[in-house]
Amino acid sequence: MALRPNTTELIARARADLRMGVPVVLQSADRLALILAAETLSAARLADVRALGGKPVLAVTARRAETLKAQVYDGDLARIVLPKDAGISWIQALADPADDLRMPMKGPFECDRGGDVASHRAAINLTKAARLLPAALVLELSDLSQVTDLTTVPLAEACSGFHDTSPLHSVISARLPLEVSEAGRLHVFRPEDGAEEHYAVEIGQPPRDVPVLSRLHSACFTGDLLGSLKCDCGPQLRGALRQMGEEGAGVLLYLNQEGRGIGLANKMRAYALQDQGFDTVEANHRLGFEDDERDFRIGAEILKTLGFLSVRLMTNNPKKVAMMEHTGIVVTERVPLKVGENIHNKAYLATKARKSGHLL
Ligand SMILES: Nc1nc2c(ncn2[C@@H]2O[C@H](COP(=O)(O)OP(=O)(O)OP(=O)(O)O)[C@@H](O)[C@H]2O)c(=O)[nH]1
Ligand SMILES: [Zn+2]
Repeated sequence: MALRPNTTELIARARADLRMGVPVVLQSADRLALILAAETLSAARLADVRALGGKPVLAVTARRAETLKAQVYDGDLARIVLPKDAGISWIQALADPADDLRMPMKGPFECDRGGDVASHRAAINLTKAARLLPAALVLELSDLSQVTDLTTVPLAEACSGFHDTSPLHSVISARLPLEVSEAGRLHVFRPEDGAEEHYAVEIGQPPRDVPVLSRLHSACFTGDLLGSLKCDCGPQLRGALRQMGEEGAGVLLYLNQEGRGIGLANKMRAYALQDQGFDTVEANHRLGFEDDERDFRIGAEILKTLGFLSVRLMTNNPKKVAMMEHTGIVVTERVPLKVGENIHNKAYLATKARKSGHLL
């Protein structure tokens, strides 16, 4: 039918619905599943789900299951069966580690085993893409007439790692004189899937046929804007731009992947856990995330769109270098960017070096 949304657009709708607490349907040839994000679940919607009958389960990542001591039978996720009397506070306490230390023993849990987990995996992927806690209520449906007017997404597409690989389109670029260089220019890129835009700051007019001084910077509202001392992002951002200004040429990609791709709300949840004594990696795991949920391919794609094929990359993160080379951008040099260490972020930087392979 003309004007009908395609799968990418349906997935964008699904993300928005989940953020609002609206259920979404995942559909394949032989299955139907209703999903809701645990974080935005309301008591009224939970009652509606219960009224449909069947056996709702809470899908959580294996990382979260490890903290909950829930049995993981499905590799990267666990399916916790909802007890008959479980309300939203029970569900949210499973999804959110804020009170784990106060109430350590939430189980024992009955976990599903065997059968198909594609809808559960897709549900978790969608909650991550919506920058919510990675936990979802999943109910198998017998037919679509049980629910009406819900966004319905083909399961196969919702399953694949879709959220950070959508094609990016250049929207506009304009001159932007900066403190570090009057010859600044800002380019805006927009992904087809309605997710967040990313930016490139070009300093001077770097020739396209020699390696360009370049930085892939992930958004950090707290560090970049507020001057937070918990990380080194602000000094790295300004240090990279300064060096580009001094050399007269460079390109800084500002990627909207706040909190290593988990979003600001989840990063603040991680900070609250860090105040309970967990380090940056443990905090991500307790929330149910991997240490780093970013997809750096976006950066490589923007560089290629701008015509760059080789870079002198300003980073201490060897994974950024490896990813660049993997996507065909030559890294002729890694330029260390060691600025902004202080008493508040010393342990954070040491953890990144010890656990995430950052170079000191
Ligand atoms: N989840 C989480 N994210 C954090 C924390 N501290 C900082 N961040 C985020 O981490 C990202 C830092 O990214 P970058 O500085 O680009 O990357 P990096 O991996 O440290 O590598 P280089 O700086 O290039 O050496 C930003 O998105 C921050 O918001 C934290 O404790 N937890
Ligand atoms: Zn930061």
